[in-house]
Amino acid sequence: MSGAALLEVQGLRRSFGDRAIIHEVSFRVRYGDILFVKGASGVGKSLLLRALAHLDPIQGGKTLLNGVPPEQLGVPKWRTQVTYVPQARVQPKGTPSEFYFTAQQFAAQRGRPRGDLPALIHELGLEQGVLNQPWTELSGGQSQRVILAICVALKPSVLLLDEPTSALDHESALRAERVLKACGAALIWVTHDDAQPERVGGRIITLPLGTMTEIEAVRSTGPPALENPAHGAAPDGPLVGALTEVVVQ
Ligand SMILES: Nc1ncnc2c1ncn2[C@@H]1O[C@H](COP(=O)(O)OP(=O)(O)OP(=O)(O)O)[C@@H](O)[C@H]1O
Repeated sequence: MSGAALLEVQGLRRSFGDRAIIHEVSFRVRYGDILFVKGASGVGKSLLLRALAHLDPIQGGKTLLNGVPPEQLGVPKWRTQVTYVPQARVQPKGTPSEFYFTAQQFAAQRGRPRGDLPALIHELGLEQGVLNQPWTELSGGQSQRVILAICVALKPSVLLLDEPTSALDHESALRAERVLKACGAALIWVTHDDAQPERVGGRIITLPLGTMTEIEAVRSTGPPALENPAHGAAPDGPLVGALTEVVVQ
């Protein structure tokens, strides 16, 4: 793979006590890249994404964003650029509009560019009203698409997608794939749907060994993998864990 790395992962290890889950995983992604993560249930796909967002401690290896480690950038800014979109249904307090407003108040999020949230909601096949309904009143599929729209609107450089279409019908999944492919962020995307990488294009890393497969036939036709000025090569503001932590709680 040529081009400057946006996110570089070197020899990442994740374990619980003496039980190693992720062994020495290494890869690089550039702006606009799509990397699918596959593997059997329980192999460590969610743990890998959480480790990349530095939501959990890692037991070895390095992660670099534009060549800068999280301890130098600061974890809140790291998470503003490398945002985890959780697999589980999220139910923060209040409504999605309130949640989006709160997320933008985090210090690491202030002054950053935003996407068009209402347009994203529409593209995902939702009514605008969902933004003002309590999370507790949304269906699993509505909730999954709203959180996806919010995370895309916050414009991270890398989206860590933990089965982002698992609660969606086929048509809604296709809409989500189109939105994600067009959003400009690099995507690291856990899926159990073998047809998804074929539709979307990109590369596949299969755990536990970390074997990489290039999908040539339907390679992503999105924008070239160049630095995206909208995201900023040297993030001045932000990305925060605050968002991800609110989501994950
Ligand atoms: N806090 C924890 N303590 C101990 N073991 C854990 C913890 N969290 C996860 N694990 C174990 O780590 C392994 C990987 O979990 P992970 O959730 O990453 O799997 P996964 O590949 O995403 O699975 P699925 O496809 O079912 O979502 C599992 O065996 C799980 O039991």
